[in-house]
Amino acid sequence: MEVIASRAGDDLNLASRKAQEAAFRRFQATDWLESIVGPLGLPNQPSEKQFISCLRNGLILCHAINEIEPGSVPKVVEITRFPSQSFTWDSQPLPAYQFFENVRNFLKAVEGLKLPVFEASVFERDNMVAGSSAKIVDCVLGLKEYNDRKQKKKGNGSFKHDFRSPLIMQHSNGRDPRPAMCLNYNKQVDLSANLEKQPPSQNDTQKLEDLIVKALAECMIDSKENLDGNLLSSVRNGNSDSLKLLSKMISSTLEEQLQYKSPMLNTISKDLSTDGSGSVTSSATSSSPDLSTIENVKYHQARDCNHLQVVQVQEEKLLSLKGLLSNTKAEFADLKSQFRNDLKQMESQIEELCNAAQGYHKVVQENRSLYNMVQDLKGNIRVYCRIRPPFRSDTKNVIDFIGEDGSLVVLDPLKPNKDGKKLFQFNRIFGPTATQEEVFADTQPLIRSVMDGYNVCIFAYGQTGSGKTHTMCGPTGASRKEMGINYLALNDLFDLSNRRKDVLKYEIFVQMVEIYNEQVRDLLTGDSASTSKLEIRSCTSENGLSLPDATIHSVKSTADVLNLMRSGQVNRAVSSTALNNQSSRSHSILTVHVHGKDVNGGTTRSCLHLVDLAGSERVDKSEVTGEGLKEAQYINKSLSCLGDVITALSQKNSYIPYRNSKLTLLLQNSLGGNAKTLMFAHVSPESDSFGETVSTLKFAQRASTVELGAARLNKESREVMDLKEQIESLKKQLGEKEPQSVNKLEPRSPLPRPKAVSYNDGKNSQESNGAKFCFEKPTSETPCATENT
Ligand SMILES: Nc1ncnc2c1ncn2[C@@H]1O[C@H](COP(=O)(O)OP(=O)(O)OP(=O)(O)O)[C@@H](O)[C@H]1O
Repeated sequence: MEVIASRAGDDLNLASRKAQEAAFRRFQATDWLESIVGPLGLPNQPSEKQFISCLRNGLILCHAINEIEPGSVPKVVEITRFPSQSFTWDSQPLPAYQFFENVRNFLKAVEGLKLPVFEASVFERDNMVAGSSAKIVDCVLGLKEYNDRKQKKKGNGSFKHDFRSPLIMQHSNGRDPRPAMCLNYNKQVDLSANLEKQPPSQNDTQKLEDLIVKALAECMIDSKENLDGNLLSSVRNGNSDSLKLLSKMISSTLEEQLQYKSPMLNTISKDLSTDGSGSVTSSATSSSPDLSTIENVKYHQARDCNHLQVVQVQEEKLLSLKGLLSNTKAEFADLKSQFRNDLKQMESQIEELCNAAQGYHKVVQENRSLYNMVQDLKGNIRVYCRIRPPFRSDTKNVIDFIGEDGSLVVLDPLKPNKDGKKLFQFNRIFGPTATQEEVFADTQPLIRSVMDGYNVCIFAYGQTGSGKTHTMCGPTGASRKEMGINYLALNDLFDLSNRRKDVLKYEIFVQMVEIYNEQVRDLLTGDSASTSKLEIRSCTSENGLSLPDATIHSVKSTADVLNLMRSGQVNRAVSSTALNNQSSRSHSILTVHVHGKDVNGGTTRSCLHLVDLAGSERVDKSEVTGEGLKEAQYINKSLSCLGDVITALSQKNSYIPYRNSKLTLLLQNSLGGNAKTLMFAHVSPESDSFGETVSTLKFAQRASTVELGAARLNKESREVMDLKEQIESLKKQLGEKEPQSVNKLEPRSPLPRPKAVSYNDGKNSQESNGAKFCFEKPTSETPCATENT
C-alpha cells in the first residue's frame, strides 16, 4: 500500500510540474502578444480557458502576425470597437463563420512562415479540454521567436523553435528554478509591499479595480461563458444597476464556487452585498490583503487546472491498467490451456506407468516360473513359506515385508531399526490372508507330475502351532472349501485320472502312517497291535514300498480318501499343549501310490508323500511334562536329524545321515533321491515367536539350496518291458541248464548298467543277504533306488 501511495504521490508531482510548465509558457505567450498588439484584457496569468477564449475570434492572432510580417493576413474581419478600446479577450464574440475566417487566414500565414500550426477546431468550445491551448501557445511562441530572430538579424531567419522546458531553461540560465507559480507569488508579495509603502495612485486604483472585476468575471466565465461586455463596462463606469446585476450574478456564481470552498470569493461576495452603494474601487483599494486573496483565487484555479490534469493522468493510468488486466486475462487463459495440456500429458504418463507396472507384474510372474523351471532342472527342493494369521490383533507383527518375488523381510521386535531386519528368499510366500485354494493352486502342477510318473514329496515344517496341519489337512471339522492339500491333491489326482481314462488306466493306493516317539505306526489299520513298530525299507521291497508292512488301501474316489483320512486323523497322536490345543505329537505321512498303464502296455509307478511334521517346540514354552516332554524330545530330535540331512545335502557332503532318525530314513528317497520335493515352511507372525520364526526361515533357506538333481521319470515303455521279460525268461532258462555260467550272460538293457549294492540294514535277513540293482549313483547313504526306477 505504501508503495502504491508513494507512486501516486510521484505521479501527482509530475503532473503538477507539467501543468506548471504549460502555464508558464501560456503566460509567456500572453505577455508577448500584449507586447505586439497591446493589452488583451487578460489577467497576468490567464487560465487556459481565458487564453483560448481571448484568441478565439482570430483578431489578435491576425493583428500580431501582421505586426511581424505586414500583410500576412491581407483581410482581417474586424469587430466594431472604440478607437481607445484594446483587443480585450471578453469582446463580443464574432459569428462563428467570421472568426473561423480570421483563424484560417492566420494559420495559412503561419504555415507560410513555416512555423508550428494548430487545428482551428481547438477554438470550438466543445473541443476544449485540458491541454488544448498547448499547440496555440507553441504557435504563438514560434511567432515570438521568429520575430526575435528577425529583429536580431534584420533578415528572414528560418524558424528554429526551442521546445525545451521553460523550467530547464530557467535553470540553465542560472535563474530561480522554482515553478512559475512560486515566482508569481513573489511578485504578488512585492506588489502588496508597494501598496503598503505608498498610497495608491489613480492609475493603481484603476488597475486594482480592473483586477477585481476581471477576477470575478473570470469566475463567472468558468461557469457562465459570454458575460456581457457592456455590463462590465457599465460596472466600470460606476453604474449602480449594473453593479447590482453583476452582484446578483456573482452571488449565484459564488454559490457554485463555494462548493469548491473558495473563501476568497466568499469574502468578495460579502463585500459587494453589504456595500451595494460603495464603489468597487474603494473596496478594492482599501486594503492590500484583498489583492493577495485575488492572487490566491488564481492560484486555486491553477491548482484546479492541475487537478484536471491529474485526473487525466489517472484516466490514462486506468486505461493502461485495463490494458494490463486484459493482458493478464490473456496470460491466464494461456496458462489454463497450458495446464490442460500438462494434465493431459500427466494422464498419458500415468497410463504409461500403469502399463509399465502391469508389464512389471508379468515379468515377475515369468521370472518366477523361469526360476521354478531352473530349480526343477537343477532338482532343488522348492520352498514355499506360509504365514499364519496372528491369533490376537493387538500383538506385534514381525513380518515386515512380503514380496511378490518370494522375498520376505522379518523385523526383530527387540531391534526395531534397520539392523533388526532380516531378508529371506523363497519360491513363494503366502501371507496370512492366503486361502487353501491359492496355496493348492501353486502346488497343483507338482502334484500332477505324480500322474506322469514322478515321485513327489511335500512336507510341512515349522514351529508348533504355526499352521502345518492347517495347510496339509485343514482345520478340524473343515468344510470342503477349507480342506488342506492332502484332500485337494487326491481330489485332483482322481480328476486327472478321469480325464485321462481313455489313454491311461490309473490305480491309486493310499498308506497313512505316523512316526511317534521314533516308532512308525500304521494309522489305517483297525488292529491297534499292528500300529506299532513298522519297519522302513530304505531299499523298497518287491512291491515297491518302503513300508511294505503298512496297510495299503485302494481308493476309487475322493469320498474313499476322505473316509480314510478321517480315520487316520482319529488314530493320530494329538494332545493339547500350551501353544496348540490340537498339537500333533507325531509326524504323519500320507503316501499315495499311483500305478498307471497306457493303452500300449507302458507303465508308470510313482508315489506322493504328504508329510505333516510335528512342530518343533521349546519345551519351556509348550510347558509339557512327563509323557509330553518325552514326545517333545523325540520330535525335536527327529527334526534336528532332518536339519542335519538338509545341511549335509546342501553342502554336498559325501555322507548324508539318513539313518539317524526314522523320519529321514523314510524320506530318504524324497530328500536325496530323484523325487520332486516341496517344503512348506510355516511361521507364526507374533513377536514372541520371533526366535523360532527366524530358525524356521533359516532352515527353509538352507533346504532351498539342496540340489537333488533332475527328477527321474518312473516310466517303462512296452518295448522295455518286453526286453525285461525276455531277460527274465532267459535267466530262468540259463539257470536251469548251466547255473554256474549265469555270470557270463549280461542282460541287454537300454538303461544304464546297474551296480550291485549290498543292502546292509541287517534287519531284513532276506534282503541283507542279497544284492539289489540300483541305477542311481549311490551316496554312502543311498544304497539303492526303488524298484520302479
Ligand atoms: N492359514 C491359517 N488360517 C487360519 N487359521 C490357521 C492358519 N494356520 C493355522 N491356523 C490355525 O492355527 C491353529 C494352529 O494350527 P495347526 O494346528 O495347523 O498348527 P501346527 O503347526 O500343525 O501345530 P502343531 O505342530 O502343534 O501340530 C489352528 O487352530 C489352525 O486352525
